[in-house]
Order: sequence, then structure tokens, then C-alpha cells
Amino acid sequence: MLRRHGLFWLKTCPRLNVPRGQYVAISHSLNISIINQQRLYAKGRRRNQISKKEMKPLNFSIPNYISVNKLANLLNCRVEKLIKDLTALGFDNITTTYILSKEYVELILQEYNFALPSLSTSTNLDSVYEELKSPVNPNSLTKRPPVVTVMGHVDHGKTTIIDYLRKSSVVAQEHGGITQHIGAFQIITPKSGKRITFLDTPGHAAFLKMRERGANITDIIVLVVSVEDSVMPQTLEAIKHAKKSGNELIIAITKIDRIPQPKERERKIEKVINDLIVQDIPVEKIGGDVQVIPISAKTGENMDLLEESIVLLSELMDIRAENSPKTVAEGWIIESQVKKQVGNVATVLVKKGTLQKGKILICGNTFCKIKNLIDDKGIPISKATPSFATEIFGWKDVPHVGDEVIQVKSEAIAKKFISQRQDLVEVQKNSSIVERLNEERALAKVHHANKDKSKELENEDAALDREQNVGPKIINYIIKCDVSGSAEAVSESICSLGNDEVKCNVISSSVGMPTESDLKMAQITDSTILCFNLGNLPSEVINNRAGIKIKQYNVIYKLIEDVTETLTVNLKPIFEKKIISTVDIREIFDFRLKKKIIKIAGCKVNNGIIKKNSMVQVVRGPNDDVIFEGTLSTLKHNKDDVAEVSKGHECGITFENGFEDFKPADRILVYENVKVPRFL
Ligand SMILES: Nc1nc2c(ncn2[C@@H]2O[C@H](COP(=O)(O)OP(=O)(O)OP(=O)(O)O)[C@@H](O)[C@H]2O)c(=O)[nH]1
Repeated sequence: MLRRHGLFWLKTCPRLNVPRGQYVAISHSLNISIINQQRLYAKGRRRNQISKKEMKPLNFSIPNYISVNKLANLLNCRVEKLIKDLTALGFDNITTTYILSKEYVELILQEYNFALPSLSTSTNLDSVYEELKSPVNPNSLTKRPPVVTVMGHVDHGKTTIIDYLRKSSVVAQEHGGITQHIGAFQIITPKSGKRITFLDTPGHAAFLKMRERGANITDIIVLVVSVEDSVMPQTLEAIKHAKKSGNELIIAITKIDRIPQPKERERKIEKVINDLIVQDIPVEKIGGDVQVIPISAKTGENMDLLEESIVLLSELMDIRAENSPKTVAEGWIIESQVKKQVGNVATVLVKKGTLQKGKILICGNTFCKIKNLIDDKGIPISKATPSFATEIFGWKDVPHVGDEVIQVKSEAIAKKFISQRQDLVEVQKNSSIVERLNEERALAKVHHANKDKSKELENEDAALDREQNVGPKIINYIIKCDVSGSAEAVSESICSLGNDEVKCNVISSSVGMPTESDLKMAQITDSTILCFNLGNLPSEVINNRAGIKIKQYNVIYKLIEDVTETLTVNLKPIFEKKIISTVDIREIFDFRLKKKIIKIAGCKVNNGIIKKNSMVQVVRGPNDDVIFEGTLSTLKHNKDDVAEVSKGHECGITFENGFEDFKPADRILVYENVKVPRFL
């Protein structure tokens, strides 16, 4: 089990058939250990051998998320038993409020011998478009140009190299100087006449972003090191990326023109090489295969050598791809933007197949019917083959840099797959919320356990609820708006409301009517759904069965006012003492009750009324030092017990808990606790 973005990545899961990249929401602190997980799966395998006849039918549908408590209800078993069984299965620190994801519920149900209709599908965000791709046909692979990324420390000369290459290629190809920045460009080497594709800045950014996703769009990295500075922090960073990516490496030692004196130049170049050897770069000097080319991007010295070295290396690498128009085309977005007059455009680096006008591409949450293809010189082209970067017009929305592009047969198919992907995005969003909740609850539980061990015996949920009062009280909201701008504005406005005692927490904010999944999430997180500018809501949303509070607004200040009011109501109450009567103690009487002598305060009510259940303070001296605070035990008029005594009348008083340390001239202040209005 591998950890990934705080979730756990089930690499191989025999029963769920979870593919690489599929993850399930288990919190760090509450995860089931690897050993226990293996135990769970091993049990699962044995369970698979149980005959179908022995299986119990499942009479409910499995929700995406469910608390242990509710699962126990559905299974008609005691929650304590379910927790015990879950612990035996390997779940640590499970509480009744712990939220289980569908995948785990399925495992648990199998453990309980339930016949599941079919196990969760194995699609995830990374693989949702996989089935659109065509398998590689080794027979139709043809050579393609290498794709090169230039990396190195700041100011070491990356841009100057790229500028030199672009300009020289423009001049060489006589395209009249029309150049345009599309994130990648191609050169034709002067000697061998071979093509190389360079990822232009932000090639570096795109490279890193795609590498994060496990994709590798570069074949060769040119590591630029200034002869003057040698290896610097970002050089090390680039070396790290290069090693991790497994890309071939070529070293370009730049700015050699700055050291005209040959011997000094030689010495400096040697130093750079030695510094690289220290970093475990297998340069040719020590018998390795990493070429080192000293260059000047200013004067052009050895630039042709650098280009030819790249060609040579790519020849050795034998870089190939399918380029037939019949192959399903694939590529990567390396730049995207909205252009005036033409709309959404994106530069696609082609990985396989051939891009042509009219073809339909899917990418993230958008798609495109290719209207036009433009090359890096700004010239319209009829097709783009592997390793070419081309600007493509016709996207419905601007695709994201680093996203994969895949050809689809029709717009209908594109829409269908995008909708599937959006569902998965929703599921992923929810799993991270669930994970956060589980973690918060686990932390609260640990806090609770540390603070008061004796509470362990108490009802866990009740104790947990109390502990969750530690820190500010959190009021959860789910925001649904007409447009994303409003969703952001509402979310930002209400997030800033609150103080140390009570705070808003936006569980999610999105565009559109509240969905089934929003309602479920609101139920799990005890959230109110705030709808802004949505018009009439469907009655099944307003009258939802779970009783989730849905509030509707079309004026933002009204929404903020309402949320502020809710927060205010949730502020901890503050009470002030209000004196409603004062009573003088005049004499002390001894009263014999059975064998005990009891002291009675003989008093006179100065103002107001004293009642039997009044809260009082007994005060003494000029500073009204409080010597007792509490309630009365008895209140008598003459010898009779009375409920109250009013102004001007005498009475006999004893106090709760046997307090008798009063003297004549002490005073009794009768008070009420009055709630003080609070504001945020
Ligand atoms: N003399 C000389 N100057 C160079 C050479 N290469 C780059 N320079 C200069 O070095 C400075 C930095 O060069 P850039 O190409 O901007 O460096 P960079 O690595 O792209 O910098 P960042 O984009 O900021 O990371 C500029 O003033 C260039 O003119 C070279 O080969 N010779």
C-alpha cells in the first residue's frame, strides 16, 4: 500500500482488482496496516471459495460513504460488534463516527458473507480515458524526432540557448522571421538535417508537472551549467529530476566566451566536470555515457555540436512512435490560453498518431473538434505527427497544461467520457473531505483519551462530541452557485467570518443545483447547503428526506448576514450576575436538631425578594469579600418554611452544604445569572 496525497494507493488488491492509481479514502491515523490489509485480502480470497449458496443476499445498495454507526444499522448488528470485527480485520482506532468508503464496505460485506452484485469498477481519474487509446502496434512504429527539455540553474543561460536555437532555425528555414511562442519548437540540424523538438519555457514547468503525473514527455534533458558558477542549487535540483525521470542527459557548459584565455577556460570546464562527477553524473571523462559540450549561446560556438550530439544520442535511443492517421492520436497539452478572436487554443505535443483538421480530441473536462493547426512559425499546417508541437484551435474550454489529449471518434463519445470523469472528480473531492473528517475525529479522540482517561468508559460518541468542542466550534457549509465566480466570492466571504470560538468551514463550493452527492456529503458532514442565485430549486432538494437544511439567497449581503447570525447563535453564552435583592444578617441563632446544633442566620430583607431556590453570595466587610456562594438550604419566616420573603420582612436562613461561617453584619446578595447578548 503506497501513500499518495494523503490517501493510500492500493497497488494490487486481488479482490477489488484496484488498478495502479486507484486509491481509497483511509486516513493516515486510522489506516489499516499493511499486514492487516494483507490479512483482510487473504481472508477475502478464502471467502471467494465459499459457495454462492452460502452467501446472504444484500438488500440495500452500498453508498459511496457510510459511517460505522449507519453500516451497523443496515447490517442489523450492534455497532460494538461491528467495531470489534473491524478491529479484528485490521482497522485501527475505529469509532462509531468513522466514515468508510465504498471499497471498504464491500470488503466488510464479503467478510460477512454477503453476495455483492458486482464489485466497484476499477476506473479512476487517471485511467478514465485509458480505454479510448489503441494498443501499441510494434510493426507500425516509425522513427520520430527527439523531444528535449533544457534545464539548469537560474541565469545559467537556458533562455539564451533556446533563443539561439529558435532564431537560427527560423533563419535557416527562411520563414521570414514569423515566430510565435507555442511552448515548443523544432529545429533542423545544420549538418545532419535532422529534426529536434525543444520544449520551450515553460518546458521546465510542463516537464515537472507531467512527471508528477507519472508521464514522461521528454526524451533527453540538456542540463545547462555556467562555466563561471559551476554546479548550483538548481543544477542539483535538475540533476535530481533527470535521474528520477530516467531521461538521457547531455551537459551543456555555457558562457565559455566569457573566459577567452584557453588555459583558464580549460581549467574552469574541468572544474564543472569534476563537480558533476561528485554528483554521480557518469560523464565520458570517467568512462560514462553522458556527453559534455562546452558552448556559447552568445557567439554560437559549439552550438552545432550540441545539436548533433542530441541527434546522435537520439539515434542510439531509437525513438519511435506510430504515426499513421489510423492510430488513435495521443498527446500532451504544453500550453493553453484564450486568444482574442480565435478563442480557446492549446499547444499539443503529439505522442502518437497524426492530428488533422476535423479530428476530435478529449482532454480533462473539455474536448475539441480541430478547426486549425498552426506550427511554431505561425504557419497553418495540415497535420502534426509524433514529436511535433502544434497549436490547435477549436476547444470548448481551455484545457490544462500537462493534461493528456486523446483522439475520440465523435463528440458524443467525448461528452460521455467527460461526464464519467466529472463523476470521478466528485468522488475524489468527497474522499478527501471524508479523509479530513476521519482525521479530525481521530485527533479529537486522541485528545480526549489523553485528557481524561476515565472518560474511556463513557459512551464514545458523547465523549467525542464534547471533545470536539475543544477549539472553535465549526459550522459546516456546502456552497452551490450559478457561476464559479460567485461560488468563489461566497466561499471567501464566509470563510473570513467567525472568531476563536466559532468558525465557518466550507466543505465544498461548486456550480449548479445541489446534487445527490452534495446532499449525502451534507448529511455526513452535518452541513447546511447555501444556494446562491440558483432560482427555483427542485422540490426533492428542498424537501430532501435527510432533512438537510437548504438556504437560498440572491443577495450576497443577506447570505453573509444569515451566516453571521448562525455563528453568533453558536457563540458560547456569557452570563452576568444581576443583584435582585440584598438581605442583612442581624443575629445568629443556635437550633438543636436531634443531637446536632445548627446555626441559623436571622435576617431582614432590605430590598427585592429572596426565594428558597435563590442563588446567593454571602459577603463581608467594606469590600464585600465573598465568603460563600451557592444556594439556600432553608428559608423560614417565624418557624414556618416559606417559598419567599419580601422587602422589610424578617427570615431565618441556612445555606447549602452546611455553610455556617456567617456573622452578624454579613450581607446576603441575591442574584440571577443574566445572559449577555453577544455579537461577532
Ligand atoms: N557571454 C555570454 N552570456 C550568456 C550566455 N548565455 C547566457 N548569457 C547571459 O546570461 C544571462 C542569463 O541568461 P538566460 O538565458 O536568461 O539564463 P536562464 O537560465 O534562462 O535564466 P532564468 O530564465 O532566469 O532561469 C543573460 O544576461 C544572458 O545574456 C553565453 O553563452 N555567453
